Amino acid sequence: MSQEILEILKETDAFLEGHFLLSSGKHSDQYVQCAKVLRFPDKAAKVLAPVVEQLKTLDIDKVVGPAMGGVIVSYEIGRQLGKESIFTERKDGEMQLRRGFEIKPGEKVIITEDVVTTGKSTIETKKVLEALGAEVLGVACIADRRAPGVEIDMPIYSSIKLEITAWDAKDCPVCKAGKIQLVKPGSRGNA
Ligand SMILES: O=P(O)(O)OC[C@H]1O[C@H](OP(=O)(O)OP(=O)(O)O)[C@H](O)[C@@H]1O
Ligand SMILES: O=C(O)c1cc(=O)[nH]c(=O)[nH]1
Repeated sequence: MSQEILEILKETDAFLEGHFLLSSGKHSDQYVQCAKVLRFPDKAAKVLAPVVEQLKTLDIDKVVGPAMGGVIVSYEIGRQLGKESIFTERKDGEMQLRRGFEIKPGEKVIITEDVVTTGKSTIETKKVLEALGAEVLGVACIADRRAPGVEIDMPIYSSIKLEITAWDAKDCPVCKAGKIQLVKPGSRGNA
């Protein structure tokens, strides 16, 4: 199954090689641009089906994705599970629930992401949702590219686990080689 997901990521040009500045500030020579696969509704359904399968035994009230990467993922997971799908977004640099979306106290929520690397975005979203009274059951993503030993304090469900290195900027071998310009595909300002 993982092989099939990887093939879909490659055939939709979502799997990139180069020199990337990640949302966490780390550098990498590989990047999963999930927007490329999510532009095709049938492929979005396929790459999310394995993670939805893992969620089916959970008692979920709502799925909530942080913008941008989590929004289409939230919609598609919500569609497959038959659950309400909403999103959080940054306003003045702060992640918030806006647009009249609501979390009722005690509601059981799954966070959705396209990619989890350090878990920073997921943890930030969890704090926002818990402050509104949600019980966060975990995070569901297309690709889990956490380095070994990077743990976050909730279950992580993914369609594919990828072994991709991310370096601190000072240790980046691509910077040292000096041949490929650094690009920042994501929208979050780095910490
Ligand atoms: O696990 P982390 O280290 O937090 O990295 C993963 C996060 O980074 C990306 O978002 P980004 O901040 O680039 O914003 P975007 O989704 O708006 O493009 C991605 O969509 C995740 O939200
Ligand atoms: O860590 C990130 O910012 C990140 C990595 C990746 O492969 N894809 C993505 O969208 N974000």
